[in-house]
Amino acid sequence: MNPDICRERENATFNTETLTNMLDGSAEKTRRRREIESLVINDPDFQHDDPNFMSRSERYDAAVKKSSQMIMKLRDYGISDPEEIYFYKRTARRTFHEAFGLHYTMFLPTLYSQCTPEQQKKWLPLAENFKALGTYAQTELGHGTHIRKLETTATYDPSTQEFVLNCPTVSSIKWWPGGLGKTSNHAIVLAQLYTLGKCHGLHAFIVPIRCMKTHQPLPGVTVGDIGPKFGFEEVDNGYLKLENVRIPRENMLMKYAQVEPDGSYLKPPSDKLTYGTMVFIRAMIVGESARALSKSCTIAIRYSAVRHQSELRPGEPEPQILDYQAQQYKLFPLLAAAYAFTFVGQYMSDTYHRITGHINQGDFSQLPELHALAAGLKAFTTWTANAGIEVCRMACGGHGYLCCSGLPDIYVTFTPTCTYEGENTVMMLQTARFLVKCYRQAREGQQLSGTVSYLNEQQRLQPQPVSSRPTVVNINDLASLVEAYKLRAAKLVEVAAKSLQGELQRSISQEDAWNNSSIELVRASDAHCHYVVVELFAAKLSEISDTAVHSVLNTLALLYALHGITLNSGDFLQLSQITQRIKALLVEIRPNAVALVDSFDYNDEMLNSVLGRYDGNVYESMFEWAKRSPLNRTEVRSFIIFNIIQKK
Ligand SMILES: CCCCCCCCCCCCCCCCCCCCC/C=C/C(=O)SCCNC(=O)CCNC(=O)[C@H](O)C(C)(C)COP(=O)(O)OP(=O)(O)OC[C@H]1O[C@@H](n2cnc3c(N)ncnc32)[C@H](O)[C@@H]1OP(=O)(O)O
Ligand SMILES: Cc1cc2nc3c(=O)[nH]c(=O)nc-3n(C[C@H](O)[C@H](O)[C@H](O)COP(=O)(O)OP(=O)(O)OC[C@H]3O[C@@H](n4cnc5c(N)ncnc54)[C@H](O)[C@@H]3O)c2cc1C
Repeated sequence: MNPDICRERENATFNTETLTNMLDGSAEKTRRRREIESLVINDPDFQHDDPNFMSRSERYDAAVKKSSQMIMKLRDYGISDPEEIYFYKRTARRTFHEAFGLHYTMFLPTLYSQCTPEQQKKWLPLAENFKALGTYAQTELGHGTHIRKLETTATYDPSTQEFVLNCPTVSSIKWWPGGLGKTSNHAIVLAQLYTLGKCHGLHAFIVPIRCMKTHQPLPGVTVGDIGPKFGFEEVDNGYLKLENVRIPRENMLMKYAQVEPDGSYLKPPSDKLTYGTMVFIRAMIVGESARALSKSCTIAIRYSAVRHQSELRPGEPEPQILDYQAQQYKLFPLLAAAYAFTFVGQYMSDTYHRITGHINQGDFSQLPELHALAAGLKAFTTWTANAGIEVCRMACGGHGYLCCSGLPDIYVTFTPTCTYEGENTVMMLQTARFLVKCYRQAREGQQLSGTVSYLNEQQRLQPQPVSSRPTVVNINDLASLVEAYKLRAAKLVEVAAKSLQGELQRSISQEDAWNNSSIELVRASDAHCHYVVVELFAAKLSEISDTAVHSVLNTLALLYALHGITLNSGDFLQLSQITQRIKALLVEIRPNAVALVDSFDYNDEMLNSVLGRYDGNVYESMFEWAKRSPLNRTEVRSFIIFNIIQKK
């Protein structure tokens, strides 16, 4: 064990196990999570070749093999709880991405949430037993965001009681779905429903695409892989063209909207229920932001504790790079964000399950808030985490650029979360739509509840507009900081609403007014989400009884809140005081930095990083890893070089 990292752990002011238990929910939950993780880590079937030294095809083949083994093993171990399946897969995913990822994350959840009981009876056994292997095919070459303009059609034929599916143009070819190219034999296809000559908009259909016996594409189906990408090399994101593909009427997902045998159409209670799976994944991605950022911080902070470089004082030994204030300023606010997002991720998951419980009982009143919250927090947390992973990589200097640091893979795997499941700017604009609506309701005297209840206060404080009120903050008091964020959110929502109003007064259309105000609208959503994160971090502190853990998390919460103020300084006051306070907080966090990342409890196998190793023995491991590069298999790799040298 590296002596620097041992000393860091000895100097910590709190018990890492207590904090890990709190993050997991209880000591028992930590025990069970670790037990599941060890099933993968100690399994010889999961000791595979490093994918960095494999070709794309080899990686795909290995991923399919591992994914199939996982299914068998989960069955053998009797693991069926979705959270436990997730722990198992998360551990197995450490060095390869799953071939059946979309089956778990979108195909199955869509069947669970949008099938009638009769449909569930037919499809769930097939899907849960992996006979029907599925994906979620919504995006087309021409449209990803504006899904109302998707062109794939499903036209009902009452004479045979079938839907006929077509992708009539090049731009209507389905493009991107994970696992579509080579792996899936079914797809949930989002298509414009036509019945009795009328279009009823987007609906979801279960479409068999490959024969369940031979795995050959079915008649009318053209399907394949879209080629290499920025990351996710193992995954066969695919294309799909459907030409007169007929499916039975019962293959339309009919929990909400229905087509009767004679072709008559029964409307759903809300036409946005078709979009439910996207809301689910957006809600789950918030927790994924926390995990990607906490992993990156673990690597960068542990490495910064063992890396020595330059001089602080002439003649003295080189310090650990973690002792540089600039290094702390890069990493500790990200560490604080990783904790904040962990709590926000838990909140988002709980909120999703609570509100979908109400939706299942027929109460749709909270759907707009759920959509706005999931869209906004997905965008807010993925943007921060995405930028933060790159900061962590650069904080490791040159070694951070090596694949064996683990950071490049975390980055290329995480960065598409800013695009998929709703491009982030578009998601922020959806949240803004909700905020502006709430602002207007509050102005009309309606009492708002939930995360937007702060907009009620603007009504109470009228006639003085929020934007002219001064922000006075006690920078040592979290409650005061929450108030400052609340006021900033109220101010920026008001600015956005007024911009819209101003544009409309110039008698331009609603749509143009919206486009001309989009900078203010995105800023309003960003401020709202930032407020929600600070508020939830503060609320979490009140649940913590262990004094030492409370104290260290309070320091992190203060740093998160104050650093956010400096990043958005135009919206707040008292800047120089805040900077001084931030410097003091960095010093306070320094002795606990390694213990704080240890508490995330990533073991070496999951972290898969030579720089973030628990024992700190980074250089020996880097050398061992380099020796395994295929380019090192022979001393002279290219005789072209040899010939050039000879000629000279
Ligand atoms: C064996 C047992 C197994 C157990 C299994 C367990 C499984 C556990 C799984 C755990 C998973 C956790 C891990 C997570 C990891 C994540 C990895 C996932 C990999 C994903 C790969 C990627 C997939 C994709 O990308 S799929 C495609 C996604 N596409 C999009 O997101 C498109 C984005 N566009 C849109 O959403 C819309 O078009 C939008 C919102 C931009 C505009 O829609 P519109 O119809 O044009 O609407 P508009 O006129 O603007 O607004 C109308 C109105 O409706 C409101 N609205 C819009 N959307 C919604 C919604 N979704 N819900 C509710 N309301 C909505 C909108 O706000 C407007 O409201 P008003 O203002 O009131 O009019
Ligand atoms: C790795 C990966 C996996 C994916 N997996 C799947 C999958 O399994 N299934 C599936 O169906 N899809 C999948 N997708 C597709 C993904 O959902 C879309 O790429 C995503 O929804 C964004 O749509 P787009 O590509 O059309 O971007 P565009 O909408 O074309 O975005 C381009 C730019 O235009 C801007 N823009 C667009 N509309 C507006 C607006 N209204 N206001 C302001 N700015 C706007 C955006 O902000 C962005 O800057 C995947 C994508 C990736 C990268």
